Amino acid sequence: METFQLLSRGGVKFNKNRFASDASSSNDIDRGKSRELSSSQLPPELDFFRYAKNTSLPSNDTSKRKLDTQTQNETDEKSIDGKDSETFIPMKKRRKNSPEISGDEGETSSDVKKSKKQRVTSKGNNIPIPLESFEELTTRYDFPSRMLQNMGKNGWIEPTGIQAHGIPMILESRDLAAISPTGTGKTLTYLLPIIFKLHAPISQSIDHDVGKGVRALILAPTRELAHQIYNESLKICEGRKWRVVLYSKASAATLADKGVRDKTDILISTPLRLVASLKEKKIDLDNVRHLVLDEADRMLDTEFLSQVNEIVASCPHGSLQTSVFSATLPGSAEQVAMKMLKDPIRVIVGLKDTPLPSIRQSLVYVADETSKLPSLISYLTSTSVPSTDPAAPPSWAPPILIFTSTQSRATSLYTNLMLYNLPNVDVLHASLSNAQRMDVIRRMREGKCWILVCTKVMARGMDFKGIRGVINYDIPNNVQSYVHRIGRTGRAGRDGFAITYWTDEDGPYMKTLANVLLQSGSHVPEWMLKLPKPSQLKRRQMGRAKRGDEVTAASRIGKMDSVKKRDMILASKRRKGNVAEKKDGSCSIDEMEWSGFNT
Ligand SMILES: Nc1ncnc2c1ncn2[C@@H]1O[C@H](COP(=O)(O)OP(=O)(O)OP(=O)(O)O)[C@@H](O)[C@H]1O
Repeated sequence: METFQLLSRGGVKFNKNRFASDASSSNDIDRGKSRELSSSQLPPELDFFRYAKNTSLPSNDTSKRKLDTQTQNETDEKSIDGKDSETFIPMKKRRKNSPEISGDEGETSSDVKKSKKQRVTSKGNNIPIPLESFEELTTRYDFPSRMLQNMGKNGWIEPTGIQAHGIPMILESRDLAAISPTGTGKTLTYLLPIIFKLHAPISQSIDHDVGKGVRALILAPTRELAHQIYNESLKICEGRKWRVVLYSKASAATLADKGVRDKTDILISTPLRLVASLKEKKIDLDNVRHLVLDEADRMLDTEFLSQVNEIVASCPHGSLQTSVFSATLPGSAEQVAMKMLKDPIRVIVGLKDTPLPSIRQSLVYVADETSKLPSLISYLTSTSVPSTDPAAPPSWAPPILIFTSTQSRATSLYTNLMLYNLPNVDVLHASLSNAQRMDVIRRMREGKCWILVCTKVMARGMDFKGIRGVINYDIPNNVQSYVHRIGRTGRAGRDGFAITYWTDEDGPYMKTLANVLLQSGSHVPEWMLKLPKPSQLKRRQMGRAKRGDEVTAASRIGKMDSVKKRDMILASKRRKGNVAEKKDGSCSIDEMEWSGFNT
């Protein structure tokens, strides 16, 4: 009822006062001032950031959540207490004699001291001893103090689970398949040891066998993610003249010059652009000694596999060390990955293909397509106290991401949210120009975007620390996609929420999602768990229900009023020459100046 009232008014009012504090606290998060909470509030085995003492911990009521007691028992049985750091045993000796790792072969569930708390399963031969602290990088591996300083400057004080285990593996030149939940620091897990192993920028190396040309290659599925990895690498490299190149049209042209190419240390690219250059012989990868596939399951799916194979085949160096990283790695992708790796170690942090328990997940039934938009608008504009039902969504706070299944639906939803006067809304999908995409990312990082409507281009890897929540306007195509989408929130030890709208047509897949919620400690209504399990064939159709190209405008009268109002505002803005035309014909306005927001 409330929804219809809202919509028939021709737009909703946004409670600026209500969100003023949220906006400022969201900015605070970005500035690292987020609330400090005691780690005791989080069940220890779910505390992926237990090491990162200086980051805030989830404030969610995770303690109430279901714990995977079976997992806990398994961990307790398999984990072996580590040694005190005082009784340091040199690395090689430790590996042979250390009581910490049971056996050199087969599956060992090994953990560092104190980390009985966290399930980490490593499988492979001669598994290196995990780190207990980043200081061990100096004592065990002779890391330069500059690198440790750079880490400290960025607040990376203690290793996360995947870092404690994965960094020594790469440092000890092992091929690696690493699976660790979203937002647990996988990027640093490969960047840090690779940069260390490169020893010095190629332009300054005298004594080392450095060869000529790119020595480390990192592949990521999207430009945005490649850019983000590039930025992370600059943080580690600060203070030395490393040449790290983000492969783009412009840098590809520059690197076509062999003189420039020979002085490049690290290349970060999407597969498509690199393959194009390989074909034109504008780049060679003969000197690559470290290859990383980030978001490995995506990189090894049908869309990218042939390109990735071509790239791997173009890296012939005898001591090539390869690692694959992802938060999810289904069996089929894992098989492909394992074939690429030599004597690999497979390390899994937490439960495979499971979201972080610090993300409070809700599945919201909305009957049909036409009810989705009113439900969303009602949710985003509601000022009422949230339901006490633990399975119900909490009230929201910006910034949030809203995922749709297609670009046209993203654009249409964005337009609708604008029409309903929601402030600081933006849209991002793959058809926008590079500059437009970068502009949205910048606005997001600066806290100027409160609601970002997006497609899967934003689902993987993107790290905006302060994202409070994710809304799946359209359900994703599979569990992995669900895990990655909602993993944009609850990062680096923070909490978050995730809401998934589902219609009658989505019904057959809800049992699958309900199980994911249950596994990761979110509340699921009893009846949902009793739903029939979809067949494998059915599961492949998940998220593919026929939907309109546009999200349905729920109230024609309301919409007409809003359109009129929007046009008046835009006309006024245009007169002031203050409007930037966007590719899709809509306009990007500084919404804080938008009179609709101030009503
Ligand atoms: N040891 C650490 N202590 C504190 N923060 C850290 C640490 N390591 C990484 N981070 C921060 O955690 C955030 C998430 O890291 P990152 O993007 O590498 O996660 P991820 O595991 O790759 O996630 P995804 O699976 O979504 O790609 C980043 O902002 C990063 O700076």
